[in-house]
Amino acid sequence: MQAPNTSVTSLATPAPAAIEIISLTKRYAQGKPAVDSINLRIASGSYCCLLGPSGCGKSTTLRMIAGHESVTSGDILLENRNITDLPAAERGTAMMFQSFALFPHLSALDNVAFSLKMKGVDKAKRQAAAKDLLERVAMGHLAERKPAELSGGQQQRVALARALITQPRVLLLDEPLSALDPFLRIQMRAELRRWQKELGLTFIHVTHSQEEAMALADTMVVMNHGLIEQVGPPHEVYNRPNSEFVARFMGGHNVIDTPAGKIGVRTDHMLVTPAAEAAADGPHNMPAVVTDVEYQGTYVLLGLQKPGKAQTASSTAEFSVMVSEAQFGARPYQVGEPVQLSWAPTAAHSLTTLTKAMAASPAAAMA
Ligand SMILES: Nc1ncnc2c1ncn2[C@@H]1O[C@H](COP(=O)(O)OP(=O)(O)OP(=O)(O)O)[C@@H](O)[C@H]1O
Repeated sequence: MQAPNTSVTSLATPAPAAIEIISLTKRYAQGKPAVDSINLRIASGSYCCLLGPSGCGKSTTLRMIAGHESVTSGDILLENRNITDLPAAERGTAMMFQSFALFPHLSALDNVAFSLKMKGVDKAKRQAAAKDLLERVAMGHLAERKPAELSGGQQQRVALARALITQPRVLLLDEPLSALDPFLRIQMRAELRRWQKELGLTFIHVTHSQEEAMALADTMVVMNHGLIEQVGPPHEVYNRPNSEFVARFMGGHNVIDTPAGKIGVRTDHMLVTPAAEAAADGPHNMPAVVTDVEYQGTYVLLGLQKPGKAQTASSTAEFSVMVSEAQFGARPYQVGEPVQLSWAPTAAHSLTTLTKAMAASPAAAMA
């Protein structure tokens, strides 16, 4: 079964939404809400990543979709059915947690069958269903093993089978890879992505890792301070961050103050020229001084500062430029060297500061 590779919906041709969030707010206490009147449509059969710094409200949003957290105001629809006030077990969602949260004393089979046991399904039926799911995730031959006798990857597959046994329409994943070592994390994220396509389900995955979200998502939702800053496919969010926050959070961009406002330019789209060969001052260039030179293998990362700014051991570079190893080999730069930074007008895009009114507009939620 192949999943439709639908990404973010457009205003002109709205795809059926697996999840639609309307003016959703969560207020734990007086003061600023943890989630502040957000709107979002997540296309059916897509892989959606909720991304943002610690405390931005992404886990609260996921828990409200799961029914593990009450809603202060607003609505959550699953395939046009209002699930806002339904108990977790009746929503059509299932949750996969950090480090998989398998019961250590139960076999893989009994872990997968557990929620059917809680529902009172008889033993033969629930074991047959669990066995069938374990076969689907290529774990049928290890059904009798306990979690401690399985590798991290095998545990992930058991956790996936356990989440799928209730036949959810939407699988919710809360930092599912963060407890794994970096090597396994990369393997497992590729596996998650394959399972999502194969099963044709909608996955909503919370992460604080830009790299993980870019690798997995059809649609990225970048959150900050309880608001949605940007929604879109990874290449769009990375190449056209619409706010200073997104540009800085995604990384790989310089934020430059110009008389016309702040602009973002990718670090690999900026040019560096020795000051002696610099063009006349213009709207698309500026003087700078090299403050760091870092060899990174295929490229060299130059750190730069505006001229005249004092440097200390703890100050960080204001701008970065990626220079290919070959270019740097042909013309190396030294710390302290005056240069000119420049960019093509087409490489620059203007950045805004998100206001609550902008974030609340449905257009923002549709990307
Ligand atoms: N049960 C709670 N009671 C009170 N405040 C809470 C509760 N859960 C979360 N918060 C607050 O709500 C805000 C959003 O928290 P949330 O856990 O959704 O953020 P997050 O983006 O998932 O962060 P992290 O990546 O650190 O898990 C934070 O300021 C947090 O302190």
